[in-house]
Amino acid sequence: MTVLRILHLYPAELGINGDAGNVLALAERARWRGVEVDVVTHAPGAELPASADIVHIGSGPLSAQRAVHDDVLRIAPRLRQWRDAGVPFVAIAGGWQLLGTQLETPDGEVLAGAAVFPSRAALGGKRHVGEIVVRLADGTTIAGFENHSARTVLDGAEPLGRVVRGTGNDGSVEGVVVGSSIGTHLHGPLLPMNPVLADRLLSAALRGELPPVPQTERVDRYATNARRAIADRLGVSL
Ligand SMILES: NC(=O)CC[C@H](N)C(=O)O
Repeated sequence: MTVLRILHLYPAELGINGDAGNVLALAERARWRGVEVDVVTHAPGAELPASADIVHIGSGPLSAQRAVHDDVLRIAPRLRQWRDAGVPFVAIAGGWQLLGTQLETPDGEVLAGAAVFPSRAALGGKRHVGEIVVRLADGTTIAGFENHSARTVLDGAEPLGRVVRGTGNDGSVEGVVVGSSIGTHLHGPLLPMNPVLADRLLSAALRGELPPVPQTERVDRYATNARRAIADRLGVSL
């Protein structure tokens, strides 16, 4: 690959929680490693690019989810093809719900999802708003902010991690991992605050480890301090 193409789905509709910062983090961290980056946005009704190396979708309220829902179903076969070819996805909250298999609204209406992730979400009941700390299977601890009313069920997939503080999918686990792809409720935004995940996605897309460089070391110190501040407020250690 000569240019890393990051596809940002529906940035105008989905991104109320600062999730565009995820795309910035991916792009800058790749550029700092000498990789040329092309960020392509997709809006409802537009043609998708011929290829993508990473796909990002952000979060939003049900009204925004409804605004892009038809288009999500239209592009779903291409998204699944990319997933099957190993393209990493990073899908946040409402965007993740649209890329799951189904989304039930608080009125009981069931919206089909793009089925990129084997997950189902039901909205309604209590809204979960607050900081969250999650421990990944390898012991890495990530932190962020959740703002959703979903209960989320995984159909045979692994969660991203276990909830240390917060709610996540169901009070016990948070997110989903399928190959190199991640679905999660975490804002922060996720990737500037948890650069380990940004570099995992980039390594999968670029098919190689990415060593730290001075620029990543500098911003990673800020990220560590931000995660520590959350952990301190929640009374847990990182
Ligand atoms: N943060 C979000 O994207 C919210 C998604 C969805 N509207 C919910 O409440 O669960």
